[in-house]
Amino acid sequence: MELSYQEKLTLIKLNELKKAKFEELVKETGLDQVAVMRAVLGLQAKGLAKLHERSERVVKLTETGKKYAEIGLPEWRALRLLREREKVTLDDLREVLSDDELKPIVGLLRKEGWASVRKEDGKLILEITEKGLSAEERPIDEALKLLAEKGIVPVKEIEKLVPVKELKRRKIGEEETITERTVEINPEGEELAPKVELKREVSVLTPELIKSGKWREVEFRRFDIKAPVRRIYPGKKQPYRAFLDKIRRRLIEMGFIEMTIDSLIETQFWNFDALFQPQNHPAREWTDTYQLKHPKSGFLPEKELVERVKEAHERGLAGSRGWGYVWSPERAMLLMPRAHATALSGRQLAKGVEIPGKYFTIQRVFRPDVLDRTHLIEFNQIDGFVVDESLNFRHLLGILKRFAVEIAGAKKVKFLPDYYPFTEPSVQMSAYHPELGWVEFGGAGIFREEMTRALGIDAPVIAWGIGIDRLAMFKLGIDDIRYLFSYDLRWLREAKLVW
Ligand SMILES: N[C@@H](Cc1ccccc1)C(=O)O
Repeated sequence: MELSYQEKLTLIKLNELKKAKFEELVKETGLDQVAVMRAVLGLQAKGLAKLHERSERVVKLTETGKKYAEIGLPEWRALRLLREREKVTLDDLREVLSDDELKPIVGLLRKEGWASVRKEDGKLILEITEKGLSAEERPIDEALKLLAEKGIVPVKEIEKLVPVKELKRRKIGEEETITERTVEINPEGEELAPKVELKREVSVLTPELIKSGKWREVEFRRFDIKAPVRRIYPGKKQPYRAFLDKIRRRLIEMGFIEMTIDSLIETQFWNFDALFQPQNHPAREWTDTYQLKHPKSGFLPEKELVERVKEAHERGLAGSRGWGYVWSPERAMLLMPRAHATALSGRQLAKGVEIPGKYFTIQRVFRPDVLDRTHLIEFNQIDGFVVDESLNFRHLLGILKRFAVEIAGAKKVKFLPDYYPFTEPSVQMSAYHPELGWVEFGGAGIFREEMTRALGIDAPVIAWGIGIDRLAMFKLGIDDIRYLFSYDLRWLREAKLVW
């Protein structure tokens, strides 16, 4: 018969005791309660011991009861004062009683016959009686003493003195069910106990055990992987964070280089101007972006770059006529919370890129909107670009399709013509999701030469921006986008990222 270490130990102790209260067995084995219970149940299943359970109704003191046990019941406190003064008013009793004890006191003293009550000048006067003078311990006093002494007393025993109902009515005691467990050894157990060999049990095989050869002497603990255990909630990544990290990994595995930046604040220069978005473009007004109040302005990059961007806007580059206005550096210096991740693509192109090269970034971006279950004013975008001498529009569509399939698990992809100031041609992409239907996924295009040339790049750059929050909602099984940032502990614990 296969016995665990705990079962062996429990059996040996039980053989010494033959029959024991469960708590006693816990003390004797030195194991914790859960372990002993498991061992006892194990021994019982193997026919070596028997567990008896008996529930019993018991009474214990309430907080009020504990107080009375210490300072005496209200009627006794009142009687003591009466014995001293013979005659008291209700007001006098305030010396020894609290407000809520005062109310029922007349009734209590009368019921015991300890005092007589009369009215004098509109005041209640209590006077001690013969019975009050000779009053002795009553059953209820005995019950209170017993409870104070023992902590818990079976209902049966208390009822020999007073009805439990009475204790409950006076808020002295309360009733409870306790289960008493006794464990008894079976003849089969008695026979086996002297034969069991209690070896040291280990649950981890260490290098020391192997080197010293001690592994030969110990017993390895068997784990019952099906045993029910309490649920634990170890620290883990916030679900939305886990989702974003997963996408980051995917892209890195696909050979993309990550673009990062510390600040969420951007100059309009990088958010708009460097992307050839004209300064009078409607998306630059307050309705579509936030602006920083303090400080209002930041710094422009090196002069040469600024000059080239200004040139592109005013007169055009690469055969373009530009926007044909006077470009304002002050306007470009204004600070704002980044409104799209494409700002980082611009920065990277200006810094210089490997050709061929593939880049991506995951950024928190901000746009004014009315909050509801599908709209947040801050959300996340993945932007990226591929730069290579031989790239064309078909490559862009191919890459986007692969993204939609790999990242979103889309079955079908749809492209529609679109417009962005910084791409030409531009497309809008939708992915078909079995459960969500057609989901707008993001925008893409080939960066305009007015932009790439001004930033110093001579090769075609295909670029895209993807909103990933709706996808996150789907992967996390939520239908309210605000949950992505929820404090709801239950959700944080249980949310599952289905990939
Ligand atoms: N930045 C655009 C998306 C985009 C990125 C790159 C190229 C084209 C479009 C947006 O926020 O919607």
